[in-house]
Amino acid sequence: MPAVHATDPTRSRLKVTVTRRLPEAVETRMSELFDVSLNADDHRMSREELVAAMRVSDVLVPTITDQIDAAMLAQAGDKLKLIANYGAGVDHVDVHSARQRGILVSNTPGVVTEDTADVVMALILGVTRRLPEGMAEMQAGRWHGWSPTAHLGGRLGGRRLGILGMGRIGQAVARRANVFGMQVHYHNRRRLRPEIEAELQATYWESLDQMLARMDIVSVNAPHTPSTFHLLNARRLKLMKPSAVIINTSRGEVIDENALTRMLRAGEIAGAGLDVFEHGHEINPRLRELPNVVLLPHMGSATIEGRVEMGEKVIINIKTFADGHRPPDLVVPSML
Ligand SMILES: O=CC(=O)O
Repeated sequence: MPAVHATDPTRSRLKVTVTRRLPEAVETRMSELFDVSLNADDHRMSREELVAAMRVSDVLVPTITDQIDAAMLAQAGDKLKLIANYGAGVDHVDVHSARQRGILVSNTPGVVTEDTADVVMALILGVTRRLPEGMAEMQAGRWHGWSPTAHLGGRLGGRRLGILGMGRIGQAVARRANVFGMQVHYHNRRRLRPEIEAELQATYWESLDQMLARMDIVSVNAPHTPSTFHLLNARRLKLMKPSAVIINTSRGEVIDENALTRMLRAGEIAGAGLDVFEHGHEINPRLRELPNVVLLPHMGSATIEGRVEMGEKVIINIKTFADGHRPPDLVVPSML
């Protein structure tokens, strides 16, 4: 080996593999700091590629499109020390198995909060004010002028919004809903502190079932964990008013998508605004045919600012770890 390598500062740099293209500024900074391997053509890495990457890396930076399960972690060897996820949700990573193998997992909370809450409001307005129908009419040149009885939706002011999952994003939704004059209700594993509840003008429901039965709009803002999988199953969806609308910007798995689709078709739920789906981008085709549904391609955190901030969080987690400290956004199994 040439002698120069002995003093090459890059030799001590962490080997970091990034599984998808990230904003350019993030990739550039990572290349300055780490011995980084980037995914130039942004292809979705296969299981085999991910395992091979884990075997040669100190740090893997995956995204929601990479499933990292126990069997893959078992083949990862012992070089991998940190999975620094680019994204807040880590339900695609087997955090328990990683923990057992001494591999840390971190995420990027906080920076997706406001952008995701904005998309909740966009979906609420999209469904209740029938915005996609109006757009489709304009694009098709079918609009023949204002009419007193056309395009009528429902007023948001005074409507009851039930927020399922009152973490950072749920609270950001509550703040927006207050500005729109909605009545804010919520269900959460833990009740908020009284002063926060008062600030958000939010009414707590210990019983999810009882809350569901009374809401005009329900927004899912709980993460996908074993205890929230199909939390909104057929039985609970049936509790909702037939005039109610359901919004999901969290994870598709929290709702039984087939049951929801059946009920939307049957008019047992009035509408839905969905940014996430139970099987990733494989959407129940029936959902696409429904006029009372607004579908988005998982755009909740899709702002330039947010995606750069997510990258900065990943870098801070890796750097802090490299300096011998606990990554600030460590995810531990007890949080899930
Ligand atoms: O869905 C996006 C995220 O988990 O950050």
